[in-house]
Amino acid sequence: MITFDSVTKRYPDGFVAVDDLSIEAETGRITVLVGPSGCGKTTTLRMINRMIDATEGQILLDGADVKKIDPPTLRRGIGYVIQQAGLFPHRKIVDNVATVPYLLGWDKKKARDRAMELLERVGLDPKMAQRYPFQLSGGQQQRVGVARALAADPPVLLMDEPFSAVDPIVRTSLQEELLRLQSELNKTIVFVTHDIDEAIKLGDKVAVLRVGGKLAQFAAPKTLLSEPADDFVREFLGRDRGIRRLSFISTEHLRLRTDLVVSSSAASGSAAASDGLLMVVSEDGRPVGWQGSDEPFGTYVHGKDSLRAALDAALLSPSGQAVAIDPEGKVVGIATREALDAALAEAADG
Ligand SMILES: Nc1ncnc2c1ncn2[C@@H]1O[C@H](COP(=O)(O)OP(=O)(O)OP(=O)(O)O)[C@@H](O)[C@H]1O
Repeated sequence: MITFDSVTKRYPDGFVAVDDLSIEAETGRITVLVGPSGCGKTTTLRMINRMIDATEGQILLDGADVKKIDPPTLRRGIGYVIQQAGLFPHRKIVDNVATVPYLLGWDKKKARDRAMELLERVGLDPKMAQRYPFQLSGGQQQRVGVARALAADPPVLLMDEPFSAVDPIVRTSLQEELLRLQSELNKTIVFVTHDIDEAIKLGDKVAVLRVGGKLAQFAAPKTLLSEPADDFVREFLGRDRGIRRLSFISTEHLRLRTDLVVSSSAASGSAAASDGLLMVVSEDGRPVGWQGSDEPFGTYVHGKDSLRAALDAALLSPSGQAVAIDPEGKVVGIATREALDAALAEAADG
């Protein structure tokens, strides 16, 4: 756990970049710092590994004051990933990743084996290992940056706008990769971004900072969206706050109709229901299409996907019905407009 206890950073010219900040970054979780340019995100992050020292207050790493730990020792347990990866241009990828193990005195083979294992972990082709950074795309370089930060298996990872220099598609895949990695590794991650969508997607908890380095709100994404603390947070979250909130509502309680599902062998004989289209399923239970219609249909995984996904599936079907499937892709029922309506009304209530 990383604890900020009334931390203030005043730069030598008197400028206060972080003002009386108290937050906790839980062990094994992703804590995101988000806010407009100049609000003190990078300063906050760098005070953790003492690239910048706090002026007032304390930062505790599992209860120990970081000011009492000498920086090289402190940084051994803290991986650091920055924008545009910051790789050494004249070192091969494998040696870039093995940087910290080399510094720690590991033998060359062990360090390189570790590097190869990590390259695979972050989704890079082992063939890339012998290349130089300029021979990789921005997204690939970013993956190498993550691999390098993980090389000595530090419990803490600091990430400063790591994905902001790549295009939106690569960015989405890097975000997903990070979530997948985190589900295996459970690092304590502090992640800086100015992008609220990225913060909502990645953060277990999100700290919204305003210019002047003041904390505006510190909450789980779901709470930020449903209960923004003030107008600044509301505005920062943007217009489609309501729609995005649906991402956090489960489809578990969505009422399904199984009488609207027919097997392909029985389909020709069954009459269309008066209040909804029938979904024809194959022998093994997979969706085939609406009976007597070649209109498209949308599916969502019942109980796993969010209400937002169910609504999206319904909007893809001209009938306004969403096809609920299980994780194996078998149809478990149909969420009708009425069922979705009821779920939306409930979401709006609370
Ligand atoms: N060495 C310094 N001396 C004086 N002021 C500084 C110094 N370094 C940063 N600042 C100021 O502190 C404020 C916070 O900077 P910081 O880099 O932490 O912001 P940020 O939220 O990470 O911004 P961005 O999103 O633009 O990277 C800024 O107004 C910046 O100009």
